[in-house]
Amino acid sequence: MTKQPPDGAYNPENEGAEMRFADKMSYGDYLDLAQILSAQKPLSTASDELLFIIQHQTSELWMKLMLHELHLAREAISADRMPEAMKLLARVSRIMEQLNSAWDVLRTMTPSDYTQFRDALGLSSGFQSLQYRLIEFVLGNRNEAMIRPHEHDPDGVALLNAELARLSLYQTVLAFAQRKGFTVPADLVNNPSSQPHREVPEIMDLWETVYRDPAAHWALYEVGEKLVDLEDYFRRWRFNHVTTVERVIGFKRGTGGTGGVSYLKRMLEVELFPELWHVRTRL
Ligand code: HEM
Ligand SMILES: N[C@@H](CC(=O)c1ccccc1NC=O)C(=O)O
Repeated sequence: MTKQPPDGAYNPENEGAEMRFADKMSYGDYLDLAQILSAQKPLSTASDELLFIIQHQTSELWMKLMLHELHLAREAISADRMPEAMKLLARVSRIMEQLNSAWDVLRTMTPSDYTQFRDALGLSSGFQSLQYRLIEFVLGNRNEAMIRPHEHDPDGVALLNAELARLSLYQTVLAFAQRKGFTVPADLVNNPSSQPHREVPEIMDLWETVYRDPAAHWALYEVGEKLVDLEDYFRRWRFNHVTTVERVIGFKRGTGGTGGVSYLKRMLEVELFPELWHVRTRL
C-alpha cells in the first residue's frame, strides 16, 4: 500500500505519474547513477576533497563529450558537410564555456582547505589526464613526449598514437581549403603532424584572402571564426586554471613534478591556430 499524503497534499500519482519501477527502467537505471554516484572516494577526511573530486570528474565527463563532438566535426569537414560541422563546433565552444564556469566553484577552495588533503594526491596530477591530452592532440597541440605518462596504460597509449596518426582538426580544415582551390603545402594536408603547428606563409595568405572577402569564401570564413572561438575559450580555460592554481598553491611545484605555475604560464603561450590570430594584423 502506498502511503497516502495528509489531506490536501499533492500526489502526482493521481494524475498518472509512474511510481513503481521494480520491473521497469527508471531514471537512475538509465543513467547508471549507482555507478557514477559511488565513484567519489575521498582519501582523506578533509571536507573539500569531495568538491575537488567532483570538479575533476565532471570536467572529464564534459571532455568526453567534447572529444565525441570534435571527432564528428572533423569527419564532417573531411566530407565537406560544413553546416553540420559548424553546429558541432559551436557545441564544443559551449562545452568549453561550461568548463570555464566550473572554475568559479573550485575557486572557493582556499589554500587552508586544499593543504588538508593535497598530500593524499601523491604524484597524481591533471598533467596525466588522457582525455585532456587527446583534446590537445585533436586540436593540433601535438607532442610525443606527452605520451610518456600513459605508458602504464596500453589502451591510453593506443588512443594517443591513433590520434597522432590522424590529421588534426586544423589540418582537416586546410585540406578543405585545398579542395576549394587554395594552395596548401602538400605535407600539411597529407601527413598527420606530430608537432605543434607553426605559422606557414601560404596559410597566412589563404586566411587573408578569406577574411578580405568573406562572401566569396563563406564556408572557410565561418569555420575560421569557429576555430578562433574555440581557441578563445580554450585560452580562458588555461588562464582560469593557472590563476586558480596560483591562488591555491602559490608557486609550489606541482604534484605532477613540473614547476607548477611556471609550467602552466608557459602553456598560455600555446597557439593552436597561429595564422588565424596573426592574419588579423594584416586586415
Ligand atoms: C586546486 C586545483 C588545482 C590545482 C592546484 C592544479 C594544479 C596543477 C598543476 C601544478 C599542474 C602542472 C602539472 C603538475 O606538475 O602537477 C596542473 C596541470 C593540469 N591540470 Fe590542474 N590543478 C587544479 C585543478 C584542475 C582541474 C579542475 C582540472 C580539470 C580537469 C585540471 C586539469 C589539469 C590538466 C589537464 C593539466 C595539464 C595541463 C597541461 O599539460 O597543459 N586541474 N594542474
Ligand atoms: N597538480 C596539483 C594536484 C592536482 O591538481 C590534481 C591532482 C590529482 C588529480 C587532478 C588534479 N588536478 C589538476 O592538476 C598540485 O600540484 O597540487
